[in-house]
Amino acid sequence: MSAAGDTIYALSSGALPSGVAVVRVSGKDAFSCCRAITGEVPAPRKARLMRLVDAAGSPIDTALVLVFAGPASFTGEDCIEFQLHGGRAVVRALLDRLAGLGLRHAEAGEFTRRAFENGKIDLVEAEGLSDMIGAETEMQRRLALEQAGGGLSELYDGWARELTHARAMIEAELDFSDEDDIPGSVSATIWGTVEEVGHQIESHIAGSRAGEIIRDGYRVVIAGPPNAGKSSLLNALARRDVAIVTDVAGTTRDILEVYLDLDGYAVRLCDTAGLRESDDVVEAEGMRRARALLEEADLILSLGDIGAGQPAERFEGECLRIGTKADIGNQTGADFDLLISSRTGAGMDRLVEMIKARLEARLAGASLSLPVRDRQVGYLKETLRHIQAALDARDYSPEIPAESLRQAAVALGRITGRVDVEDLLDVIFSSFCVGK
Ligand SMILES: Nc1nc2c(ncn2[C@@H]2O[C@H](COP(=O)(O)OP(=O)(O)OP(=O)(O)O)[C@@H](O)[C@H]2O)c(=O)[nH]1
Ligand SMILES: [K+]
Ligand SMILES: [Mg+2]
Repeated sequence: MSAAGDTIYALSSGALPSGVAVVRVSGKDAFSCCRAITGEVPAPRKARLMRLVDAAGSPIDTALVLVFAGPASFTGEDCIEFQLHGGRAVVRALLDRLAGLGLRHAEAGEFTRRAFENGKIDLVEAEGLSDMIGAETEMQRRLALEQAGGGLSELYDGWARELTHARAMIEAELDFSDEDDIPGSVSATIWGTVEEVGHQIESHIAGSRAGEIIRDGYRVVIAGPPNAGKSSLLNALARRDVAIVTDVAGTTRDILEVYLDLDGYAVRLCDTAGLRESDDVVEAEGMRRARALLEEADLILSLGDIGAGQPAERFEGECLRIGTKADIGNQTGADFDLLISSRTGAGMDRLVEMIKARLEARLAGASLSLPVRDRQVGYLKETLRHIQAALDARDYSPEIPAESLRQAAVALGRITGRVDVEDLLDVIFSSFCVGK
């Protein structure tokens, strides 16, 4: 990232042309640049319609101008927002003007990074903002809002405070160990609190798969013998022709994936190669991939063609056994959870309901305060290791458990970025879009 002292600008709204475009400016020269373009700096936080002019004084556009005086702004610096007409040439003219005034175009995530560096938001909230912008389903939006709004950070800060308090008490006992005025029962209470924080972090970590399911999608894998109708089912659920369907057994070789929005939940639905004995190297590789994917599935839709008398295999883990081609098959005999026809649509609504029921059961009881990133989970596990080390050493010299508790709080602090995380910042903020 380039110098933080620069004044930066970027188009913060979406693709052009658009009805309105928002161009954002942040940094110490924001106000002087506003004066150069509009003639004056309007009162902060009051939208004002103003004429924007180029270097020669010719009009660029008439725009709503919004001023935020630092530190009461998103980035914590002086900021200007120009809401102008979203024509390509209009926006180009303003961006050229800003460059001409010596401002620098912002890098991806640079506004948010400044907000972080100026203490306006922490890292978890910044990651939540990134997820808000990426959210496509209702549940993704709610999860991201919980993070961006500070709900998750509050949880981590609360734990860090309790651990730091416990350490302070233990160190106090250490300092006054020659004296008699610190009662011994204090330490029993403290260790009870440390244990409790450990339990809470443990169950929080256990919710990480739920967080991933909401954020990245519930993985549903369609499996079964060749020609069972797997690709036909994928197409029917996706409502478009994603996969090739033919009556040739062994049509699908690669894994095909579609994203579905199932009543607000993101679902990643995968079609796989039919499972059978085969000497064909390509087909064999397809089946290898299919089996590997089945290991990672949250739910397997195991298909069997009822017309061909195929049973649906009982896979390990969450599995729905589905009889296909109900429009032509003899529907008796085999035991299935459900019969469907991709051709007529019979049973499809019921199937969607069943998938959703499994998904909701999987998430049952999960709050929206969930860790969603490996980074967060990694530090939580580290925190837990230090807590455990402190608990294991509680009966020994107080210096050792106190040091473990200090490390536990440091690990928690790295999640929110309150403790040195310099090396991480480029990685986190570069995943943002420009203008955010
Ligand atoms: N009548 C009827 N035919 C179906 C139905 N679903 C699939 N078929 C037919 O069954 C054949 C195989 O369908 P696919 O969807 O390609 O089956 P698959 O399981 O993906 O097959 P592979 O990729 O080769 O493993 C095609 O000729 C489809 O038209 C159905 O609900 N009713
Ligand atoms: K086929
Ligand atoms: Mg197929």
